[in-house]
Amino acid sequence: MAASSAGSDGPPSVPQFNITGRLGAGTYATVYQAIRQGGSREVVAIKCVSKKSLTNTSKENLLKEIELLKTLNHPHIVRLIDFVWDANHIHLILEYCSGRDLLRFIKLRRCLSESLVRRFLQQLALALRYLHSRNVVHMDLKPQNILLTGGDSPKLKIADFGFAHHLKSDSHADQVRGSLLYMAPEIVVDRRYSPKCDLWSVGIILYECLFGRAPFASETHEDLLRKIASPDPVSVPAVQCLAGREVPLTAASRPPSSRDHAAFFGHSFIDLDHAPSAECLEKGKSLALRAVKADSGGELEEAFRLYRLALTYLVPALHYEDSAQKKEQLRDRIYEYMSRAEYLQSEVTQGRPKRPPVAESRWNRLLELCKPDQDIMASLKEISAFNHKLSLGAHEEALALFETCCDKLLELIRSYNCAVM
Ligand SMILES: Nc1ncnc2c1ncn2[C@@H]1O[C@H](COP(=O)(O)OP(=O)(O)OP(=O)(O)O)[C@@H](O)[C@H]1O
Repeated sequence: MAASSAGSDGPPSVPQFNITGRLGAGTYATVYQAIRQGGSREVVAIKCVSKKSLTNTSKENLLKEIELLKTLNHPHIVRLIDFVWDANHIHLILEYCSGRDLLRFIKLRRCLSESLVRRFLQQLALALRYLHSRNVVHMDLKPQNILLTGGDSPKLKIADFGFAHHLKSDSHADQVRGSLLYMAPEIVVDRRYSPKCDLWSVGIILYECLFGRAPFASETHEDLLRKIASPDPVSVPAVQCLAGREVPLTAASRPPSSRDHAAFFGHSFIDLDHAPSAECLEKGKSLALRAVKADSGGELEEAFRLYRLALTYLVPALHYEDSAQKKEQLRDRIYEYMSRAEYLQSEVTQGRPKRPPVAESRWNRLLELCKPDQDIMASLKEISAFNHKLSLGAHEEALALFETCCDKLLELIRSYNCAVM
């Protein structure tokens, strides 16, 4: 940390950074984009808080945000890189998230596909599990405080820990914090806080992702308060085939005692074990290594089982990789293991040796291998449609199609694993 200098108005002057634009302003801060001077050219967000605008309470909140962010290190939480100050301002130098916030993301799309919601929910759940294990409660989770990285496969990052603080597991704060639309009823009614508050907010955010509006969205403040305080359970539209429908009910259950972290983290829709993450990639790689070893040792049945299992981790791990080159390498590996598993399947299940067909290209070879399975063929055809849309420049549609196909293929791989195990 270091001292900086700034004028009273306009962009600040922060040592080692060039301000390149204004990202926006919140209740007590203005946020700028900046580039680190020198070789790295790292892009950051600088949150500038005027000391004058701080009451004692907000000063305390900001100090908590700084102290807390400094200790947190998680791929789905905005990283605090450093902080500097001058006579008039405190500047938080934060990891830059180029995809803006989740509220804007939802509004632009009206609502999100179930496969995307599942991926976002997995990321939120990973961050929440991390916070929960460190006894940290955010207390102001809302789509505006969830930022996104850029690119075709954006990742969520929880931001704005201005209201968060460490809670002893059974203690309750006595001050109303957070935003009403996403606030747990026990806070509004009894001003009671606990780690269960964040779970409620996640349930409401999930609802908004799936249906395009928060369940208690109201015309007037009174109406909103009435809905929050009502004893009725949150009603989730009974949309057919919506597997994620149950999760808002688990998370946003009215009595805090029935809101259970273990049930939430263990929910089959969230499927945290297969959430795109460093661990998921590592698990997939280590299973694939074991599969190759079993394969070369002639243990075909075991190799088949391990390839299948490895794929259930490697396919979602594709979403975790940021580097295009590593993604491509991983995709090649996945095709390779899929082909080998298909070949072994015929060996294991039919007991007759069969050489994999030779096709002109990798794609043709894959189609050839998948021919006997109508479901896989249907998904692969959709992937061809994805390529077509991509060539027409319909990127959003192409991405949605690709995600759906990956999810379907993953389901199929899982069902094969169940059938084999
Ligand atoms: N790390 C970041 N990367 C990119 N944009 C950011 C970052 N942090 C904040 N922003 C953007 O800057 C703007 C202001 O953020 P800030 O956190 O000060 O306020 P807020 O969360 O919108 O409002 P409030 O603090 O009143 O709840 C928002 O549009 C936000 O998306």
